[in-house]
Amino acid sequence: MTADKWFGIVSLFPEMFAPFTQQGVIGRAVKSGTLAVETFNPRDYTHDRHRTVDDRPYGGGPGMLMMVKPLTDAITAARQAAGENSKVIYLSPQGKKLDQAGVARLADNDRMILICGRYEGIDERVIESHVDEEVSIGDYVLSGGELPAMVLMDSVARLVPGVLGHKASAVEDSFTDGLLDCPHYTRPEVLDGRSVPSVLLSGDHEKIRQWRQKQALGRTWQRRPELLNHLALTEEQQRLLEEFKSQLQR
Ligand SMILES: Nc1nonc1C(=O)N[C@@H]1CC[C@H](O)C1
Repeated sequence: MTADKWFGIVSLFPEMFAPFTQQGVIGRAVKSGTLAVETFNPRDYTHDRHRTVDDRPYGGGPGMLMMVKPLTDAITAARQAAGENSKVIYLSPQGKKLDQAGVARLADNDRMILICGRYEGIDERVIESHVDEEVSIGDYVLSGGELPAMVLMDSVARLVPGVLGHKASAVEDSFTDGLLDCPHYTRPEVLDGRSVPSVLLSGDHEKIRQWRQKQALGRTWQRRPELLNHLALTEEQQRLLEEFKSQLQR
């Protein structure tokens, strides 16, 4: 396994990952060998005629759980494929909310196994025995853990050196510095009567940097003020934010 980052996906719907691993930034990284993705389908570890992968919950109630044995056999196969030092992550609404800081922390792991729940989820004892971390992508209920797994893979992969063509684009992404992103503009210069901010046409890179930082600070203050509570703003950032606020009052 020579890839910089290897993902082992435990999922009943591995075909959901084909478009994701064959297109765009991730597709190129897989093609170049920087990323490797292997899938492990619990259904391949069934032995009954109906290839059963779900089971009824103790205590009754609606819904089903993922059947334990095919799931744990698939997890075991993924761990064997990963070799040493793999991190096992279960995607679930009960997990720690994923944010950019969490993405950066997870990106330190070269080998991650992502367990994608279906139905009402998985037996708690499987979590206790096999899972290192439960991760949630948000407070809403999806039909499966596959989309959360792709969200995690995409956000982590973008931090892997060489995955993004132009390194700056990862640096300037939203949340990399804890702030929302500034507004962006491209051709034409006037669109529906709205012009591109003149500073962006000035060619003055320092003024442009300051304008972008001011917009990011101001937008964060307006839309997600709680994010500022976790940041120690530099003197320049404090000045730029005050300028943004005073310009609003004019
Ligand atoms: N939000 C989330 N962040 O990570 N995973 C989810 C999520 O809704 N998972 C589903 C819950 C039941 C089903 O098994 C899969």
